[in-house]
Amino acid sequence: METSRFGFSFDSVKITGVRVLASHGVFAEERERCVPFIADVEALIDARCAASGDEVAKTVSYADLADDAESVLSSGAVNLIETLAERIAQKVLARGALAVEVTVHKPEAPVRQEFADAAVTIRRDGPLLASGTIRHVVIGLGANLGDPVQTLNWAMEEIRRLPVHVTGVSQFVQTTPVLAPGQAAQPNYVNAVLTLDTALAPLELLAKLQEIEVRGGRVRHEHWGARYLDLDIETIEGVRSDYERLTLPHPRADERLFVLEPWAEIEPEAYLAGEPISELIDGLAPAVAPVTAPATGEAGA
Ligand SMILES: Nc1ncnc2c1ncn2[C@@H]1O[C@H](COP(=O)(O)OP(=O)(O)OP(=O)(O)O)[C@@H](O)[C@H]1O
Ligand SMILES: Nc1nc2c(c(=O)[nH]1)N=C(CO)CN2
Repeated sequence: METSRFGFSFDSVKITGVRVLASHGVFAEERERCVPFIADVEALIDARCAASGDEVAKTVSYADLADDAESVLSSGAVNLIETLAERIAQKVLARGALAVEVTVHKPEAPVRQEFADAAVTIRRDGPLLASGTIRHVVIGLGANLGDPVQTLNWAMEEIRRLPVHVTGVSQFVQTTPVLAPGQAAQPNYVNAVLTLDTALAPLELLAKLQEIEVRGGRVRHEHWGARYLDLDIETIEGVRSDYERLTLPHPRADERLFVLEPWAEIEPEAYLAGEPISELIDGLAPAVAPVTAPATGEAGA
């Protein structure tokens, strides 16, 4: 699979030759006897994330692929091997695979000629790789080095050049840095939120935003370190993800006034993971350093 457009290459885990005797088939006589059905299943994953912590929970186990293939092949008879392949693919995607390829073989298919195998192969993308559906996206922008107002204006222009339709831009606000315990003081941030609609696949949008961050001077050295530009995807409509490279909604969006307040300015009725953002803001206000002042030079909608 062509994955360079996502800024990193994917890995895969696979199991081949999972064999079950069953009676799937279009013809009535096929329902009266069992023949072998064999599945090969390959799941696209990010092995780096799993390998760095040596954690099976961060990958898809080949044993799970075998279970999914076996359970579909051995349950109620269906007409088509396409149906079997589709059902296996959907089970594997539900385990968090980025994409999946499934081949179902039926080497004893009712074919008059001498033949070696009959098979169907399908490929299906999971939600992070699926493009073509227009989704609403909320992006948080921040900067506290250089000329943050100029950088955020520049970044918004760069975002507008992507295949996206920008639907809203908040005021720029100056905010007190939210720091990790013990972290050295930093200059104030300028934050803003931009909303857009796009048919880009979520991981493709992330790659394009990271490329803008790099061109905007972003260097990753310290967790929550001062930065020339930070672009976070806060939510993508209809997509939830635990994947380390793109967690959705952003795991800290619900506790960040510097995200929620500018967002509420342009979409006061919005929800984040089922919660009205207005209520999240009310819950946070006493505990979190407030937005301090509007920053000049806001982009405007
Ligand atoms: N929703 C998301 N938006 C942007 N990046 C994300 C998201 N989920 C996971 N990431 C990953 O987070 C990694 C670290 O991002 P970054 O360096 O911007 O973190 P940070 O700004 O220091 O902290 P924070 O994520 O709390 O804002 C990136 O490599 C990116 O792949
Ligand atoms: N006020 C404010 N504080 C932060 C911000 C930010 O954008 N604004 N970003 C951080 C890491 O992304 C950490 N702390």
